[in-house]
Amino acid sequence: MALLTVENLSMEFGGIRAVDDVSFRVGEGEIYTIIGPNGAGKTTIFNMISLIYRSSSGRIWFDGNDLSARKPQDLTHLGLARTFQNIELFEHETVLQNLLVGRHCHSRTRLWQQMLFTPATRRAEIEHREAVEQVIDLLNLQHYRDSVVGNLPYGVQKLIELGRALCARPRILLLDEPSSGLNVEETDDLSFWIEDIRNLLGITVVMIEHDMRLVSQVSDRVLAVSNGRVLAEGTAREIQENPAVAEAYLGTREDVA
Ligand SMILES: Nc1ncnc2c1ncn2[C@@H]1O[C@H](COP(=O)(O)OP(=O)(O)OP(=O)(O)O)[C@@H](O)[C@H]1O
Repeated sequence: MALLTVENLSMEFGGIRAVDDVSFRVGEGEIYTIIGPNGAGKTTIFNMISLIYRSSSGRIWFDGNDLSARKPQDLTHLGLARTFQNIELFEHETVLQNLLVGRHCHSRTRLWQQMLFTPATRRAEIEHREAVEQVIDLLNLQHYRDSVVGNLPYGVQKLIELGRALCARPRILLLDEPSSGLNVEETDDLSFWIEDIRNLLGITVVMIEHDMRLVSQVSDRVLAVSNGRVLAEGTAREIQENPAVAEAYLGTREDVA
């Protein structure tokens, strides 16, 4: 059974169809990538999956749950986390503090327990620290642990945003253009992190990405969209060789090759 099922999803803004009857399924443990020219509707699809936008029509199922009946704040509990195209971190706080924010959804102790620092609070605190340390080790962030985020290079900040999403221990991770703003070397490193996230942590990854080298390196399957509609689905190679996909990119500054 698919972990994520998107069925006939559409979204209109002022009478314009940004997403038009899009369907796809992502299996547990897959790395699934959505590509398409600027304005194709990719981020709108992510915004509907993460319930930032309510779809005009269609259904989204995550692990057997119909997301139309859920609120955005339920998603982390269900096991869905995402990153954004633009970094959204607390830039005046340290890396450690930002990563601990990613554990917020797992805080089960009540205020009075926290104030009295009861054994339950202590256990929860240890659990949060362990989860954060695991992410720090995985992404090699030891060196930056106590650094203020705003002072760090962009590439490291992108990694911290990824780390914060991982701290929630999701089952599925949505990455919106993870390589944007990264140089070639950082993008190569990113491909290893994404594979580690799937292979070592068992997290399913759905990403929007423009860098076809990264897409080819990590994706099990690729969905190509243009003008809100699905053009093709297949392996990265099949998609790159698809004439309709090549045509959609013609006349744009982007290149699918
Ligand atoms: N909140 C909104 N209100 C009105 N129109 C919107 C809104 N969000 C997106 N759109 C429009 O929907 C279309 C799809 O936008 P979307 O951001 O999903 O594309 P995208 O494929 O993610 O593009 P990019 O690669 O440039 O990020 C665009 O024409 C965009 O202007």
